[in-house]
Amino acid sequence: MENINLEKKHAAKAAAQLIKNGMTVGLGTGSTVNYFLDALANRISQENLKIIGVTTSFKTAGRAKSLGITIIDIDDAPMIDLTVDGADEVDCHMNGIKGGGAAFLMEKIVAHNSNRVVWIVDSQKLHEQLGSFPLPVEIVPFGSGKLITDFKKHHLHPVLRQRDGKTIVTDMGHFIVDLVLNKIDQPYQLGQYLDGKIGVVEHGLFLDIVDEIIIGTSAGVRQLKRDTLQK
Ligand SMILES: O=C(CO)[C@H](O)[C@H](O)COP(=O)(O)O
Repeated sequence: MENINLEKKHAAKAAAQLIKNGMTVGLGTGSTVNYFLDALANRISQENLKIIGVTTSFKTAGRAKSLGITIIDIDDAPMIDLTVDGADEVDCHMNGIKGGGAAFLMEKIVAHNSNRVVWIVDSQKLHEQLGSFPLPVEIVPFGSGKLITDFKKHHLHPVLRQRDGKTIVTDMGHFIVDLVLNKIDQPYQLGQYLDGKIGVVEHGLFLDIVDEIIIGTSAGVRQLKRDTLQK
């Protein structure tokens, strides 16, 4: 665990170095992003940077504000220069699964409105194929039982996300079901299927979205970049 946290810190620090004075920065959610927020806040105060943040969850907004990072609403940001976020699983095509922290709806909206998206991950997040991390799907509470039954019929193995016996409600007021698939052979097809389901608000497949992935190692970082990706 200590090693993983060190890897997360290395990736987060490297991402903080990408931030330039005057940028509007999308701030993801999760433990790796928390290290990034710390590193960013340090740079802002030490170098007197003018940075504006657009957040992807109430948790991140609270933490960013407590660190003195200026936050604005996404609709008040003419553009987001760069978004830094974590991920739960990443494959060799630079596709990923997000949503372990239940913030993927806002994260996807912020990513889609960003000029550049960078993920910061520890080395355990890299897998040959997506699916070992259960795929989160954000759904509307009304009729959620019907949708879950439908997912079961389609062998998608849905599990309604709960904590201490209570159904988790996202920042946007929805439920989450995690699809326990073990491996996803056709992520684009699955993404399209979920996009078309009534009652599904968003899913955690992030396909062709990230531009750069910074992977923390015990010694430093290594990077994957979309423009050098083998097709
Ligand atoms: O998608 C996410 C939240 O919705 C997070 O980015 C993902 O869960 C990674 O979290 P962590 O950095 O704590 O491993």
